[in-house]
Amino acid sequence: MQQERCSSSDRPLDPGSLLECDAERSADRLGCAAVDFPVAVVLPAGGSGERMGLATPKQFCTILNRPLISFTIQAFERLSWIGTVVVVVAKENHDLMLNIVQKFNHTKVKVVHGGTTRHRSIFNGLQAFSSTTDSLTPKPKVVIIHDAVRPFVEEDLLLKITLAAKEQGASGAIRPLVSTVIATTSEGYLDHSLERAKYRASEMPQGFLYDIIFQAYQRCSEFDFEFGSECLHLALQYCGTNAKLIDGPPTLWKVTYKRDLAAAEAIIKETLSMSACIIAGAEAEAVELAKALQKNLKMMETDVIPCAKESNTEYLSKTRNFIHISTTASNFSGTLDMVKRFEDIDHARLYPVVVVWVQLNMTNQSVDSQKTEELRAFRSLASEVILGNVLLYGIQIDHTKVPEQWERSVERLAEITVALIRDRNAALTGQLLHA
Ligand SMILES: Nc1ccn([C@@H]2O[C@H](COP(=O)(O)OP(=O)(O)OP(=O)(O)O)[C@@H](O)[C@H]2O)c(=O)n1
Ligand SMILES: O=P(O)(O)OC[C@@H](O)[C@@H](O)[C@@H](O)CO
Repeated sequence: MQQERCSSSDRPLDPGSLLECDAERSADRLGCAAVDFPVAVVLPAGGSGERMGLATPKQFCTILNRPLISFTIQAFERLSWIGTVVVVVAKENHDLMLNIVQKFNHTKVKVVHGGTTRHRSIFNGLQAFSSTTDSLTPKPKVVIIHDAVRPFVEEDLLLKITLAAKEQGASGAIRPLVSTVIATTSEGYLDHSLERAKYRASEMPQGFLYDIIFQAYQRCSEFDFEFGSECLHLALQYCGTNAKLIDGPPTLWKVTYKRDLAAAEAIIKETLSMSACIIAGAEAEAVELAKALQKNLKMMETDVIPCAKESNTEYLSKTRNFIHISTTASNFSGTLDMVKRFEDIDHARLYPVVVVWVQLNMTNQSVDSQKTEELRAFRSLASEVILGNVLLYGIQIDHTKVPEQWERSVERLAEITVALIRDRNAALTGQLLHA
């Protein structure tokens, strides 16, 4: 029974941002042509995440063993028309942030210290840019300000925000209100409600001509610094610059509560599970099973490639899910070779790679009695490669010439495979499940 997939609008429109690897960086087709001026980013990440209710500030909470902030940074770093990404963190998180930069190879990041409020942190971030030409962090023409806890931001929206900021001086993403806004009396009663259709939620990213937003922060009051939450307001109030508002997709939401983190994890897993590559061994039965499995994996975009093409890296940038089919005649050496390749090209640095070894049992006996040593070796390999962020699972399927039995076994194989790919649960690695 196929689980209902979340609607496409609930998921980043461009899964490529989650699938590309450095070697196969997808061409940021839009931005390169349209942006002929320096663009930089400030990511305020200096908060404590009180509403999340966890000891770890939410920007450092992990999804698939990776801090939330790293996903947001990557959404900007992957675009060649974007320059420095200034990340503003609390002083006590400086080293933690540097470790994240190093572990996930974030190449455009400059880390600066935040302040006691979001506005103070943003201003500290803006001050990291220097007007001197020889500075390592040159002043940009346009600066994008984006909460570090909003991991899903698409290239086309960033481009619209950037070009609008260049033309208008300021721009900001908006979303329809979900709840009606009301004003209350001091006694806690309804004073009046706002006509919801006339209002929008102010989201991020926001874009500004650097000089305008820097000047606005230089002019704003202590009250603004202490209690303000809207950069667009500062540009209007202190520089007379009226922001161009741009409708954004539903994925713009800010991770604030635990439910938001769970939703972000679900969307990332859903996006990573959209495709798979099936590698069939040389044997005819393995090729037959690969094609039958592909028919059952209807909810995924799948490629079936022969063993010989394993060295071909073209499929590595398309997916992070690999199903390697071998018969009992051959062991899992082919799977081992593939896993070693992932390590060589650092394919699993940003997202865990799933490898499902499908063992097609052509004998009439249970594999367990025959191949205990091989199963022990498989478990040992799984515990080794998980250190490189590769999740190795095993599924055994017994071959049969009885069509109904074979069809049911292949359906079960597909169901188990989808569950393993979608959940990416480390606890099941090294196990040989049975379809
Ligand atoms: N002094 C602060 C406060 C907030 N932020 C950042 O501003 C963004 C949006 O703020 P918010 O969601 O309010 O984060 P927190 O202040 O951490 O959350 P809470 O209000 O629940 O404590 C976050 O990336 C947060 O890290 C910041 O850089 N400096
Ligand atoms: O108020 P918080 O600090 O929770 O979050 C900041 C948000 O207000 C801000 O990101 C948008 O409203 C756009 O300004």
